[in-house]
Amino acid sequence: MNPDLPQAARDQQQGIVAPDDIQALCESILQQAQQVGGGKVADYIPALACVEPEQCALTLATLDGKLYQAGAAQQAFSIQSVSKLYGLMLAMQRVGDELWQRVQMEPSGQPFNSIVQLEWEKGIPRNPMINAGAILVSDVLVSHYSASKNAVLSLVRQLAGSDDIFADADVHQSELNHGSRNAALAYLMKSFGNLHSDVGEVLDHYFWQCALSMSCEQLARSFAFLANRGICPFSGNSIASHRDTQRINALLSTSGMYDQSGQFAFEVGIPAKSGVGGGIVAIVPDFGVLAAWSPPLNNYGNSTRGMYMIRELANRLGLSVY
Ligand SMILES: NC(=O)CC[C@H](N)C(=O)O
Repeated sequence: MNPDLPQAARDQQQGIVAPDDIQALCESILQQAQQVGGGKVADYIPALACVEPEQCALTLATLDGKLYQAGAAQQAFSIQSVSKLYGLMLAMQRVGDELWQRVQMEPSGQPFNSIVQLEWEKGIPRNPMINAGAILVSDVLVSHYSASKNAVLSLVRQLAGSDDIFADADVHQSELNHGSRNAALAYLMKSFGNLHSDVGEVLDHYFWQCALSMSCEQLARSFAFLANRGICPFSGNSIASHRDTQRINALLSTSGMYDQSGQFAFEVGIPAKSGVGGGIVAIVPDFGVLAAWSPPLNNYGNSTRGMYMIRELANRLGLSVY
């Protein structure tokens, strides 16, 4: 028995937690989450405002190929900032350590779309998990790929093992029409010389990747390599180096839940990324991936019920990495 494995993985191997128990746990947590009130669906992107707020889903994909699901786990939704992870992976592969001269790896302690810090810090975003950082990463992709959207889409489809993944054209257009704050972030970075490509093209890429629609099941499968030292456990393909997966998980731990990352680390203790579509993915190294979805958001832009579900499942299974 490997003492480094998370408690849940050890329990699973020893037969202490039966698969049926985990399935029942997921279902009961989803039911409890449905009683949790509060939160508001993101409406600053008009196309997201009309999403049915009561939809709810929870998935746990373990590295041994088991899938535990509850609620609308196969229903696609707007992944929004969860897409920042795919963009980051591609950019890290493409430009290597050079990337960290243009974006930092520090928590921002500010809202995900904050602009003030970016001016103080001369157009260098605090991390790639906030909007400014992801727009910078989009600039890297647009500058280095002749078809940057195709590069992201084929990566996402390969990782999720599904060709049935698209960007939602209405959400994409809606953000293009109402993206003044993101445009301000991009122009500010351009004014400091930290954005190289055409701002319009960069924003178009950024909004497009935010508009990708995926289900909890697809999200959980697609990030399994992050829990498996860079190797996709389903195909055996090497997706990223072990060092890069450690770095991405570190960024998720410190910045993935924006200015609520500290609280999330304190209460849950696993690397995670959220998006304003109401999705959250959480990585448990050497065990698996949790994905939750519920549209209403708290004041930080994190899904209220999604956080509840991930916290409960992680605590009940003893998944904290600390
Ligand atoms: N936190 C998020 O999911 C933000 C993404 C959203 N597309 C935006 O730029 O505002």
